Amino acid sequence: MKLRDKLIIDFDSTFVDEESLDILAQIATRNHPEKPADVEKIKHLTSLGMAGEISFEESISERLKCLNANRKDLEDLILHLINSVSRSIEENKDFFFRHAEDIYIVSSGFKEFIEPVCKNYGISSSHVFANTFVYDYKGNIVGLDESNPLSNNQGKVKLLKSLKFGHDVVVIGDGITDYEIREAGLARKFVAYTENVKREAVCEKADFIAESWNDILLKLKLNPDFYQKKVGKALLLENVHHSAKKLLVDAGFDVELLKTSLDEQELCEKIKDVQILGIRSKTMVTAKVLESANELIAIGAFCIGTNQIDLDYCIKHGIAVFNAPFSNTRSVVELALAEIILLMRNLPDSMRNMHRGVWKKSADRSHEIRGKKLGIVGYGNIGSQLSILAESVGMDVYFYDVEEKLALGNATKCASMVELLRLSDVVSLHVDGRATNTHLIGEDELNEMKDGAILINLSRGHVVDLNALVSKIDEGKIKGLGVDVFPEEPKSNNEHFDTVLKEKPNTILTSHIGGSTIEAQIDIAHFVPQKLKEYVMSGSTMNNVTLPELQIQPVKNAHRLIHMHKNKPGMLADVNQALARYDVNILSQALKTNEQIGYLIISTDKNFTEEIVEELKNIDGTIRLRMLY
Ligand SMILES: NC(=O)c1ccc[n+]([C@@H]2O[C@H](COP(=O)([O-])OP(=O)(O)OC[C@H]3O[C@@H](n4cnc5c(N)ncnc54)[C@H](O)[C@@H]3O)[C@@H](O)[C@H]2O)c1
Ligand SMILES: O=C(O)CC[C@@H](O)C(=O)O
Repeated sequence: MKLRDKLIIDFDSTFVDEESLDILAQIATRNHPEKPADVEKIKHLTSLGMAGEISFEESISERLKCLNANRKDLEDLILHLINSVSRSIEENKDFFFRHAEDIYIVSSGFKEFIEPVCKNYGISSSHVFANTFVYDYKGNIVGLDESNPLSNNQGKVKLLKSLKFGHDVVVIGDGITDYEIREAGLARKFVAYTENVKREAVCEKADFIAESWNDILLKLKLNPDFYQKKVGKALLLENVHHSAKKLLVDAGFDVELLKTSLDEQELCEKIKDVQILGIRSKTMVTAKVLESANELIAIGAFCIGTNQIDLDYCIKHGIAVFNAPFSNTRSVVELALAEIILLMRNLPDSMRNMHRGVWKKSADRSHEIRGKKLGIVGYGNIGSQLSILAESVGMDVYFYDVEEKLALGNATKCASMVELLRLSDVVSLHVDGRATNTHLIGEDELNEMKDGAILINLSRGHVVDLNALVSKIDEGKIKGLGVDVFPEEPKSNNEHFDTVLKEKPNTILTSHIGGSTIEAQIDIAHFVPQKLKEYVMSGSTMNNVTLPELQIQPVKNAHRLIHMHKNKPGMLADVNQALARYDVNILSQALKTNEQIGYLIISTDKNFTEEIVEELKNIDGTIRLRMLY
């Protein structure tokens, strides 16, 4: 689909997040230390030029003089730049591929490194306008091709005049030379792009400021009609970080954000026309809820655990479930480590005494953690990180996992959980919330623990039998306890909370806040919406927990459809025969299966008519069909 405008995009600090010549100077210095570039001077000249404080010609010729780079250094630069594409541009790669014919890179930088980077976004070399270097016989960069209009002051203006694009042009960049195109009347808008650098002098002249590519899509209404048609309602519960809402709104979703969780009945009502549901650990997404969800295509768990969702139902009905497997792990590990120290020193009781006016200076029941044995049950993302941190403060680490795991650092693998329970001074639970882990730690397991041991559970509430635990605390068997997760948790901060562990000695009780740090929540609020957006827009299932994982490159000038089916013989043949009957040519096709489902992404040269869609839907074994564009 064609865009109304031609998009003229600057390269340095816009398409990529840095200034290429600054990086080239650093690379050249590293590669030829005997002839260092004056990196600081180059950076200074770049800023002066970008802000319009010196002319472009002066800025570029002075920078090239200090560069001391060679043709060979460009290879390192290209590798660096490929990994430095602005985050929101990378996230919208699909957009670039689909609209490459209306996208031009116009830069005062150099074709030698811009073309290889932009090629990965579907932008061909005929759409890249930039300078070229001049080299001496040894390959040293000694100047630039001065016959290129972009090597002069007002170079971008001269180039645009020669291209004769007319007035339907939007210029996007971070520098004054980008604005010059608009000033010369060769563009209808200038957008100051501030994702990487904000120059006040440039922003003042802009028609609007875009903090990211999503802002551009939104403000220029560039979202092609598939954004408007296919993207519907998103319901976010449990007070997920507000930046998640912004990301989804920018992607075109109509977002409702609620502070609390909803119970089954409330959710059944609310979810009817929702396409994307976002939850944390409290909302139970049962089969009954899912049956009411007529439009639901994906669920985002803004946390690690997905045991609150009926995953079997989602698999059978082709609903993608995404979570954030890493974002809050460090936060949980830090809390676990803090609790180990506090509980070893008997600090919960000391602190309570002080608040009550009781001064008790004593070393009684107070120990260092150095040299103590920490037993970690569940050596996954959290358990294994705790292993490293605990060891670095002098603990002896032991672990047990049902899966084969590599022992990190000097940790020792235990052959059974009982072995671990018998030897540990502190036992920290980090297993996942699968149903079979219910009461993993009950009376028998507690009996196996050392007398006076400490138990920490930051995993899931049902993992420990709390009644058995209370008896063992009362008997004096367990001398310290840290619990963050409970079998029953309130669904909002307004509800009362009660537990049998209340007022027990040397006990830290927290309200399921192991992963609740600002850092973790911001990271989750970016990670999960991004996955949801990619799934909705491009069909990518990477990092989801229900469907086979598949991601394919966008294809230019194509139509794309996803066919989810039961994993049984002959499905692919049936789909292809159906398409052949309608004379549809397949441009690319990718299939990934898991035990139950086949996930097929098809790109074709023809639009999918209602008849084709109907025929594909009627193929026996089809679970769900989703047309992307
Ligand atoms: N308190 C919080 O706020 C908070 C925050 C994040 C995660 N969590 C919870 O922490 C737990 C661990 O998270 P993670 O990201 O490390 O998960 P993970 O999936 O990476 O690791 C879990 C590990 O436990 C192992 N395991 C499962 N059952 C076991 C058993 N019976 N015995 C021994 N090993 C077993 C698995 O093989 C896996 O290696 C999860 O339950 C998660 O929901 C809690
Ligand atoms: O933040 C939450 O609600 C859950 C945190 C944690 O239990 C998780 O699964 O990531």
